[in-house]
Amino acid sequence: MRVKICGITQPEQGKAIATEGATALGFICVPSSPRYVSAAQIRAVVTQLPENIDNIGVFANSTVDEIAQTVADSGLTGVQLHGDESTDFCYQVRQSLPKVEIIKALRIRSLEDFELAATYTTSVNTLLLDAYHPQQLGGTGKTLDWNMLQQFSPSCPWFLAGGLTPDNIVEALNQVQPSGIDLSSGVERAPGDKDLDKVAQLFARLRAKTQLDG
Ligand SMILES: O=C(O)c1ccccc1N[C@@H]1O[C@H](COP(=O)(O)O)[C@@H](O)[C@H]1O
Repeated sequence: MRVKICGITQPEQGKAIATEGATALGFICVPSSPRYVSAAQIRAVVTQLPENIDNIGVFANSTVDEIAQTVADSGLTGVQLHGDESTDFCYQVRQSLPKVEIIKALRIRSLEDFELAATYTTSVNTLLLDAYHPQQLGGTGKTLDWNMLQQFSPSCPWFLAGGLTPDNIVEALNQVQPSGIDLSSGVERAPGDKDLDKVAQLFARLRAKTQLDG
């Protein structure tokens, strides 16, 4: 299973989190976020990492040109579209960046949103489900209804996000089997400042669960 830790701002923390076992790091490219990092800051982290780590930039309602420029300047290997991007827009980003993983994040309120999610599967590589918040786009710490997610089975890989922590990750994974998980505020001391003890606790619990599951 892929494990993405999002909201990285500091090279040393990025390196330590990759060493713990993260398969992907996320960088917030949304200027209004307290976790925002510039392309130069992303590059400073990425150059410290092993090549097998996925480096995902999180954008919301940016233009194709802005996204492509940030990817070129930073060394990102993936793009997460976390705003109100249409299927056509996602397809344009995919055409413009054929070597980059395109992830569409959807903020889920009800079962009907699963139908909307299904319409994106031919325009992107991967889906990501986050919890809906009326004022904030992401990094809210709000969880999804995991029981409802048992009915979600898209035709492409998907990440479970939204309020995951070392304390609730086993309960979540006992109910749903995503291709990957994505954590941000659940493993930080303050926005953009990751708590390496919480990150270590997360990987310890994931390893214990894998051993139990066989
Ligand atoms: O983290 C942010 O500040 C952010 C800003 C704008 C869009 C997305 C953002 N974060 C994404 O939110 C989810 C879930 O975060 P959490 O675990 O509930 O704190 C995650 O995918 C982040 O990439």
